[in-house]
Amino acid sequence: MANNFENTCEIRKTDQLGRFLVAKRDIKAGELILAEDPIVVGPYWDADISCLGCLRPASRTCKKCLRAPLCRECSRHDAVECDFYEHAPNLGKNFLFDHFNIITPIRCLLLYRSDRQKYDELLAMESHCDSRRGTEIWLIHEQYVVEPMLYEEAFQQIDDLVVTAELLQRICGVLDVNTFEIRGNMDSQGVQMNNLARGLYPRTSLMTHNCQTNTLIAVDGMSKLRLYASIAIKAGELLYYNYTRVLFSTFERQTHLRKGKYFVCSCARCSDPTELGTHLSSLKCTACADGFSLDIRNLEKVIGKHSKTLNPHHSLVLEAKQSLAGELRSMCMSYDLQNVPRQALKRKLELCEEMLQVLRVLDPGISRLTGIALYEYHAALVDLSRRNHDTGEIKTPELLERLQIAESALKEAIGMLVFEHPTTPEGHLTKKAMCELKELREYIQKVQAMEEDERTDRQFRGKRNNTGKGKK
Ligand SMILES: C[S@@+](CC[C@H](N)C(=O)[O-])C[C@H]1O[C@@H](n2cnc3c(N)ncnc32)[C@H](O)[C@@H]1O
Repeated sequence: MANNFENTCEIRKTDQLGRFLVAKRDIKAGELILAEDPIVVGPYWDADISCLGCLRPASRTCKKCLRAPLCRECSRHDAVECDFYEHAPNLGKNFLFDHFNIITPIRCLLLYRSDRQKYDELLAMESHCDSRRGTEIWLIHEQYVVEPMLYEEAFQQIDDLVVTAELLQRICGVLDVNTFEIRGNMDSQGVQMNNLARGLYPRTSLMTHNCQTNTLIAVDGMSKLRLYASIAIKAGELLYYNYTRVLFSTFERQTHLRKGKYFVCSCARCSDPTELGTHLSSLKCTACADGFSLDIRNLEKVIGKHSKTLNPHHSLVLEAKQSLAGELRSMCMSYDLQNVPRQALKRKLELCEEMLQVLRVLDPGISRLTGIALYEYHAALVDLSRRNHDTGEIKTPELLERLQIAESALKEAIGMLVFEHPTTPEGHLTKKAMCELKELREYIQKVQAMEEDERTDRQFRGKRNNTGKGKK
């Protein structure tokens, strides 16, 4: 199930962290640490009703079990699941449509029937039931999973397993604490074909959280997860994965981890008010261009009133800038290149530069976000430089220099995105980037030839002028 695992890492345990993964030997950046299939895949909490075969929007019901939602293309879903619903006593035909949130918990329970080892692995995963008991999330699961299920005869027992409220809450806890996002496949036009799903990967989920990760996770369209080292990892070092978002502020990360994963992070980034010098949570200092730390808890209140006082790299400002970069990108794509407003290209370039400055510190090594930012940076630099050259604002040697910078950014982007599976959005981007690298190299050759011609021309004119002067 989990290949490469025994060769690269081992499981350890402490009271503070529970179980965690440690590198067994030195691992190089970009090396595959493990590949793993999920033991359960299912829709996210509160997902739209989707096909149990492929998770695309559902439009009909399975002809065999007469209960499972399916899409037009799928004629079946998992055989154990189908058989279970087919023989579920007194279960209403619309039950799964009305209570779609129970789909993934039931898939977990059905492991008891289909694969006892996987079921035991699932129950060994952290659920934090004691911390969750009686909280808002517990009550929500009580209302939308436990009560509807236990009211129905069909779910009260699976073979000799008596299903209790405590067991269902435990499964909901395991799902909340341990699942990884699985993005759908893309079609040939790059459009996402199915809804987001979540999957349980027992080995990978053992990784400890750190706000600066040393691994990269790539999940392909068949839900297989591959874990790579994003930087060199020494034997004995912990394997880390960032459970939150890189560009969240300390306040947002800490809140997410405390409320959703039930621990307080004390990593180097969280312990440093400047967030490793990036000032992602800082107000703007009135005395210097840097920033100063503040009571992060009060930050949200301050933001509304003082948005002009936030550090330019503050996470909220960066988030807005990231959205702006996305908007500019769509705008640039909707125009013919020669008509794209120059201001848009300049702004996009600036935003990418800022984003890269922060990402290099907070997500060092091989990083999906850095790869995408590098790609966008190269695209803006090529387009803007071409325009500047066409209008005579820059000369050919400067164009050449900028194109060479863009080429190395694009090469670096490909080096980071090459880990992404071809069916994912980043996989599509990698393919596009590879074609564009070829085109860019051809363009650079043309510009080199143009520069050569211009130089010869200048020399020729210089000689002619000199000769002319001599004659005079
Ligand atoms: C996905 S599980 C990781 C595996 C888990 N340690 C186990 O024994 O099954 C996530 C849980 O591990 C613990 N954990 C992970 N990273 C941690 C960290 N940096 N500090 C403290 N606890 C951490 C927390 O209890 C968290 O909810």
